[in-house]
Amino acid sequence: MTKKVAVVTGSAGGLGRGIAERLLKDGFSVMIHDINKEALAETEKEIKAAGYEDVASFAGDVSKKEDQVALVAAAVQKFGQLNVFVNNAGIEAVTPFLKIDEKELERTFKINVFGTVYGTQAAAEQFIKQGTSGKIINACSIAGHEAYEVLGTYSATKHAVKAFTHVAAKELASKHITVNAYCPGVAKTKMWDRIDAEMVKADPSLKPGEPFAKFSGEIALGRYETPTDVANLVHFLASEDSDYITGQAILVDGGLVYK
Ligand SMILES: NC(=O)C1=CN([C@@H]2O[C@H](COP(=O)(O)OP(=O)(O)OC[C@H]3O[C@@H](n4cnc5c(N)ncnc54)[C@H](O)[C@@H]3O)[C@@H](O)[C@H]2O)C=CC1
Ligand SMILES: CC(=O)C(C)=O
Repeated sequence: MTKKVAVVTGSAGGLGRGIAERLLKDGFSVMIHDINKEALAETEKEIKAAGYEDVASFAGDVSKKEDQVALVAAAVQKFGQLNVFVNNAGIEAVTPFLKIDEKELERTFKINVFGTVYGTQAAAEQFIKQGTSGKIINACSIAGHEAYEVLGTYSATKHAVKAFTHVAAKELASKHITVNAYCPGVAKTKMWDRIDAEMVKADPSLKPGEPFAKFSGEIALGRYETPTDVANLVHFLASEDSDYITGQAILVDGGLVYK
C-alpha cells in the first residue's frame, strides 16, 4: 500500500519537528520544511540517523505563495501524492499596544496569516487535482481564543488563523477536505525563550524566566507543554479517526483556557 504523505511547515525545530517525528512514527512519508536552511538540513540528518528513511526536506518561506506551491510540488514529486498539510510555521511579536508598528504588523500577519492561507490553498489545490480527500491542520494557539497583554499582534494573527480555519472548512467540506487547528498553551521552545526575553525587556521589574513561569504556573495539569503533547493531537487530526471533525480549533494546553 502507498504510504500517506504529510508536509509540516516550520519543522526544523520546536513543535513542528515533534509533529513531523510523530507522523513519521505513524507511517507517513514526511516533507519537513523551514526557512532556516541549516537547521532544516541538520534536522533531516538527525531524523534519518534515527532510522526514518521516508523523510525529505524543502526550504522556503511560508509568507510567499510561490514557495508554498513549490513545497507541495516537491512533496508530490518526491513521494507521489499529498494527504496531510500542517501549517505549523509561525512567529511571535511581543510589544505593548501603543508601540505596535507597521513593520511588526506586516511581518507577523504575513507569516502567521498569509502563510496559513497560502499553505491551505496550495494543499487544497493538490487534493482537488488528485481527486482525493485531504487534511489541513493549522497552528493556532491559546492566543487564538484569548488575547494577551503585549501579545496583541500575535493574538490577532491567531484569531485570524482560527477564522480562516472555520471558513476553509466550510468551503472545502464538499471536496472531502477537512480543516482543523491545534491550539497549544505554553511550550518551552525557542519561541517561548524569545517571548520571555522580550517580556523582560518590556517590563524591567521581571527577571529572565519569570514570564514563562507565570504563564506555565497557571496550567491546571501542573506542567508546561512538550512537543509530544501537541504532536499527540496532530496525530489524531491527521488520522482517519478525525474524519468527522472539521472547522475546529482544539485547545491542547493542559487546562489553561476553557472554551
Ligand atoms: N511554543 C508555544 O508555546 C506555542 C506555539 N504555538 C504555535 O506553534 C507553532 C510552532 O511554534 P514553536 O515551535 O514554538 O516555534 P519556534 O519558533 O520554536 O519554531 C518555529 C519554526 O518555524 C520556522 N519559521 C519561521 N518563520 C518561517 C517562515 N516564514 N517560513 C518557514 N518557516 C518559518 C522557524 O525557523 C522555526 O524553525 C507556531 O505557529 C506558534 O505560533 C502556539 C501556541 C503556543
Ligand atoms: C506562544 C503563544 O502562543 C502564547 C504565548 O500564547
